[in-house]
Amino acid sequence: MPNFGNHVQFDVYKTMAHPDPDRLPVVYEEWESRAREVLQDGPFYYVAGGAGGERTMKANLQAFDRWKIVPRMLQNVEERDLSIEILGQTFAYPVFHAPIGVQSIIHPAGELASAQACAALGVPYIASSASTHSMEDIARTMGDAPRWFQLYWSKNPDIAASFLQRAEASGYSAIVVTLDTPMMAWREFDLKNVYLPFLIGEGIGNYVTDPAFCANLPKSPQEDPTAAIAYWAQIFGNMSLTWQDISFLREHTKLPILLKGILHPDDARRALDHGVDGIIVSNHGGRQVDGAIGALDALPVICDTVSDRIPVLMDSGIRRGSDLVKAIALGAKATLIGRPCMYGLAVAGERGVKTVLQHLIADVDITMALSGQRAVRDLNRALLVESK
Ligand SMILES: Cc1cc2nc3c(=O)[nH]c(=O)nc-3n(C[C@H](O)[C@H](O)[C@H](O)COP(=O)(O)O)c2cc1C
Ligand SMILES: O=C(O)C(=O)c1ccccc1
Repeated sequence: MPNFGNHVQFDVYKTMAHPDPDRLPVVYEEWESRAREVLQDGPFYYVAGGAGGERTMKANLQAFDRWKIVPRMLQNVEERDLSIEILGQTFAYPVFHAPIGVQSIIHPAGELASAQACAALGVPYIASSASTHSMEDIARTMGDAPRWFQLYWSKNPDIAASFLQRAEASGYSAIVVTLDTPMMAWREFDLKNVYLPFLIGEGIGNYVTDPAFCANLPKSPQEDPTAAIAYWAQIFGNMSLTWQDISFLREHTKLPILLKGILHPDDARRALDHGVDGIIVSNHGGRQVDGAIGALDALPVICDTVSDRIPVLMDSGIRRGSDLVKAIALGAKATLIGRPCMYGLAVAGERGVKTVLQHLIADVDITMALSGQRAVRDLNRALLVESK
């Protein structure tokens, strides 16, 4: 869609004639403060908070601030192309909805609302293993819109294998394996609020519908939800995994496999050695290791190491169009958006997520145009300087 940005700007200014009483925020910080107003402490801090003293959350934002765009002039940017190709799949924009679990704590329609917003825009939705709605229900609501599945690799291999098989059967076209969360981090707000959604049975929709999970319960999850939750807590993560285990994934799915949570170039090299199809540079939005390197800081050296043999995606800290342009210019093929979508969901459900994503894409398009860049796939480091 050419000139997506101008189009969205025009739509906004059109409302000058007929002010819209339900108008949604444009300013990122306002989405967050509106979400704060509608959510209770527990859910709000679960989403907005990070690990420990939130120093990695801050590092994510600071890393973006250190890189500056150096716009180029007279480049004929009348037509722009934001499309990308990853693993033989073409997408209209370099934007994915990050895998986010337990969305029922944010909005009753949860993942179904987010997935529908993505389907309407052609933004691929990455469904979390820890969704409240099952992956099949999410798939059904999306029709044939693009979607990937994120695997939390359960300690029970039958459950992991079953998730992979179900994802393939319900039309997900790649598997994102999240490696940085074999257990929940030290999250001070959640401990202070004594709030963990799973312990009240939220976010286990894929498990209670899984035959391999249910086979280990004395009664059905409906009859004995407490036993289901207790078993979930036992098998959710697997602290004993090693690189040798990657072959298990290959044996159980034909879909492309991407590893999420890579921050070290040696781990990127190992991912290549083990034949995975892509990696996602991420520190989980600063929610796992407090003091970990900012995700954008980790990106350039990892892209140098991988040198285009497999696609590198990134997330953690993208808030505005220029952040996304910087990540792509530093070598990411595409980016994942986390909290901004969740604030949209809190404020206005499906419409909120759709508006957040539309605004972000419009901002990317306009930032590209004004920087003299025609195509996302041609962005490179020459567009940026690093300021110390
Ligand atoms: C509330 C919440 C739940 C999340 N759940 C998952 C999850 O289930 N699986 C996963 O791989 N990542 C999960 N993440 C991490 C996101 O996929 C993503 O890495 C992170 O949000 C990106 O950073 P950002 O929020 O700064 O955009 C979650 C993040 C949040 C905020
Ligand atoms: O909260 C998270 O960051 C997260 O990744 C997660 C982990 C387990 C279940 C749901 C979400």
